[in-house]
Amino acid sequence: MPYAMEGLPQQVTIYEVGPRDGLQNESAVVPVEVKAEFIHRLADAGHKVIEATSFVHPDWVPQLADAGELLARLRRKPGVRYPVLVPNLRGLDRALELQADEIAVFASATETFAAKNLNRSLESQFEMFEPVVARALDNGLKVRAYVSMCFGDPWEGPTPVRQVVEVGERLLGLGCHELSLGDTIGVGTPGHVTALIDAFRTPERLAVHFHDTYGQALSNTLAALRAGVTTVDASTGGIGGCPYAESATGNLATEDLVWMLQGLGIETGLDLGKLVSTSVWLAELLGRPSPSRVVQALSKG
Ligand SMILES: CC(C)(COP(=O)([O-])OP(=O)([O-])OC[C@H]1O[C@@H](n2cnc3c(N)ncnc32)[C@H](O)[C@@H]1OP(=O)([O-])[O-])[C@@H](O)C(=O)NCCC(=O)NCCSC(=O)C[C@@](C)(O)CC(=O)[O-]
Repeated sequence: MPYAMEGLPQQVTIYEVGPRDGLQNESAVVPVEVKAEFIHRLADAGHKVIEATSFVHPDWVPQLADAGELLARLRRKPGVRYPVLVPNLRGLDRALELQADEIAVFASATETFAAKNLNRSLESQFEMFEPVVARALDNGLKVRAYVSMCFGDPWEGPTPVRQVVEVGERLLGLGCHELSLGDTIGVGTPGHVTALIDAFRTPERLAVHFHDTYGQALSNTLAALRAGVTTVDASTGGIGGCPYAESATGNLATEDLVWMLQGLGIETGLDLGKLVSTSVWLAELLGRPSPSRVVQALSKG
C-alpha cells in the first residue's frame, strides 16, 4: 500500500545506465553476448530507455571496445530507446553506421575532469561537442547531454553551482533535449541538489545521475523529484563508476530507486522482481554480490 507525499510527480522515467556506466569500470572484459543478454533482460523488465554502450576510444574504455558488435547483436524491442555515449565525430560516425537511435554527449563541469576524461579543456570540450550535436540532430537523432562533477571534483573540491549551470545551459542551447546532472563521485547532499536544480531555467529538461559513494543517492533523488525532475538515471544492481575518477563508486541501484518510488505510489512501469533476478544473475557472472540493499533483502529467499 503506497503512501504518497505532496509535491512529487505521478510518474518517473528511469534512464537505465547499467550496461554502459555500470559495466564500463569492470576490469575483466564481460563477453558481448552477456552484455546483450543484460540489455534484453532490462527491456523485458519494462525499461523504456537503456543506455547500451559507448563509442569512445577503445583504449580509453577497453570494456566497451565491442560497442559496434553489441549494437549489431541487439534485439531492439519496439518502444524502447537505446542511447549510446558519443564524445566526438569519430564516435558519431561509428554510432550512425550501426543505426543508433539516440546519443549522449558527456561534458565536464570542471577543468581537471575535462582534461582527464576527454583530453580537452573546459572550453575546448564544446568545440568537440558542437559539430556532434549538430550532425546528430540533422540525422534525426535525439541528443542527451551529461555534465559530470556537478557537486564536487576529487581534484578541485566543491563545484560552484554557477559553473555547472554555465556548462549545462550551453549544452541545452546546442539543442540537446535533456541534461543529466552527474554527481560522479557521490558527494552531493539534498540541499545542494535543490539549489542546483533551482538555478536552472528549465527543471523539466533535467535528469539526475547519482553515484552512491556516501549513501546519499536516494535522498538526493527525493530532493530532485521535489524540485521538478522526472527523469532519474540508475543502474540495475548498483554497479558502476568512472575509470577517470577513482573515487566514483556504483550508481544508484535501479532496484533501490524502484522500491522507494513504488512506496510513494509513483509509476515507473518496471517489474521489480525481474530487475532483482537480473541483478542476481549479473552478480554471479561478475563474481561479487550486488551492493543494492533491495537486491540483498529480496534475494535472501
Ligand atoms: C574523447 C577522446 C576520444 C579524446 O581522445 P584524444 O586522444 O584527444 O583523441 P583524438 O581526437 O586526438 O584522436 C586520437 C586517435 O583516436 C581516434 N579516435 C578518436 N575518437 C575516437 C572514437 N570515438 N572512437 C574510436 N577512435 C577514436 C582517432 O581516430 C585518432 O586515431 P589516429 O588518427 O591516431 O589513428 C577520449 O578522451 C575518450 O575516448 N574519452 C572517453 C572517456 C570515457 O568514456 N569516460 C567514461 C564516460 S563519462 C562518465 O562515465 C560520466 C557519466 C557520463 O556517467 C556521468 C557522471 O557520472 O558524471
